[in-house]
Amino acid sequence: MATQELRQLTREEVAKHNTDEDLWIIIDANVYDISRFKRFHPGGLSVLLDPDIVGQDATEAFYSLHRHEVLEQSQYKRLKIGTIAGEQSVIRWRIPGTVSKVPYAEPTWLADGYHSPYFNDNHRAFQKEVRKFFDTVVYPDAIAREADGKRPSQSVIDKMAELELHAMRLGPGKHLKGRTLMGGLVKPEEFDYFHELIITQEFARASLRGYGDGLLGGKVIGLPPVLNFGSEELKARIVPDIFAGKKFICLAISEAFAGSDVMGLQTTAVKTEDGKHWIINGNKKWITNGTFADYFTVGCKTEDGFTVILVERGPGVETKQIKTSYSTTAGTAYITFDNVKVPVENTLGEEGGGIFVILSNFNHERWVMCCASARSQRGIIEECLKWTTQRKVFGKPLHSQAVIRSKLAGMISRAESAQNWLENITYQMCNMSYRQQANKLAGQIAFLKSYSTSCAQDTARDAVQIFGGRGITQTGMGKYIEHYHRTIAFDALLGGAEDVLADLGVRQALRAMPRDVRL
Ligand code: HEM
Repeated sequence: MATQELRQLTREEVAKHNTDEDLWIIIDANVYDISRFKRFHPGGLSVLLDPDIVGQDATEAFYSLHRHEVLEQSQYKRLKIGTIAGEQSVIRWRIPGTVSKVPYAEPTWLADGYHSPYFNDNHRAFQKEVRKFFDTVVYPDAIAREADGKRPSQSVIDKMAELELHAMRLGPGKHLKGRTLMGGLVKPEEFDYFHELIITQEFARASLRGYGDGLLGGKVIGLPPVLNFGSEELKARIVPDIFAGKKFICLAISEAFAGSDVMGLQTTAVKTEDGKHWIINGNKKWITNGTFADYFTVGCKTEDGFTVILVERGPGVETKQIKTSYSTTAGTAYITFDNVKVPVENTLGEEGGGIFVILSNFNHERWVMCCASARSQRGIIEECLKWTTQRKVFGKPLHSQAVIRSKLAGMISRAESAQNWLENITYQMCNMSYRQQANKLAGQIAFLKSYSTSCAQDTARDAVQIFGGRGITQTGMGKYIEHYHRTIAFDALLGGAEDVLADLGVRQALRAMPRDVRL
């Protein structure tokens, strides 16, 4: 029913519609006629016929069992027949582009009344636009694709291309030159790592993990080796279409036999007799976006050691979907290369110098993961704070239990510490050369990545305890908790496993130990 046809009713009038045949209820000052719907109600008929519900204000009962999105769905929206005269509905869910008022749901730099030394007015204006874009264009597609498992819609990829989001997701640099970023909101030379952090965090805010990676996560890790080590001819040929969202690229390193043990890889690249081509044979596993990629940045064993080569989809390249804990929208693939012929001009960096090509991107890649991890923890905190407030147990909100508050305390402290550390590292990145970053931040970023994903796993476990059975149910109140808990282990693996990264951090520190210090 269109808004103008809504009736103004009194609570007394609503109370008269209290029979099996004629059943109205009030939810947040809105009146719903559920006389016909009651037989189709997923929660059953009997709950709706309770004397405390029929003809009554069912707001509290409703919100202790349903997410607000239920009322936003078109098939349920039309059950609304009026509003209570002189009353206003007060419950808001997700207003596109706005900042959440739930404490700790936003990093402090965005929260009302707080200050930050890192974010300037341009970052703030940029954040608003990115959030608006995400809420209105990306989020609806994320929900739909998580449900049907298809890759992100081309219409979303195209709209991202119009704003140059594909290019911006690779961070500041030469590749932004001459581009109109976010409709001209930020100049290419002003774009810094805080702008990039904003993009990554806004995109991670949906907590829809498979879609997040499906939205060209493969490009974020697969394209930098081309930009940094590819020949000018190669770049001119493939990069424009990738930034325009017309072609897709992924990073293909890990293998069934070797995992990410780069030196143990078995995919081989052997030169043809005339030296003009590589012939590539082998397999790759767990390759994000591999199912729909046009280009593959492939780690190969060559005569001189390990070499990275750009392979184009063509004869001999086959990709198959792998079903992982998260949805197929990420396009995670098993890839086979059978006698694939690739021009030697597609070699990225030096022959035998592949390790350097791969390592050079690790810091940035891990930092991106830290941005996403810190932000998605906050999404879970928001869910838990809302749930523990609206869920009543023994006549009181769930948060009246000290054990629940203790879990919330842990979650909030972890998310705050991860974000604050992240902002500090980001500031260092903005002020260091690439070489300084490689030298001074590899350990810091490795620690932060390890810390963030370990925090995230604790938060996922606590959130399930707080949500109970709903935290393991794919629909309903706990659906984001279930999704987070199911997919979180992945974050602790990609870009370097948690323990390995913590150890890397210590080894970096030990390398920097001065020789002249003693106790
Ligand atoms: C406009 C009114 C209502 C609509 C459109 C509605 C719709 C729904 C939907 C879609 C579900 C499935 C939730 C999911 O799994 O995502 C559900 C479940 C349920 N509903 Fe309603 N409902 C309404 C009112 C009520 C009221 C007033 C009660 C009374 C207490 C109620 C009790 C329940 C219960 C007990 C469940 C099962 C919850 C669970 O499995 O955890 N519903 N309802």
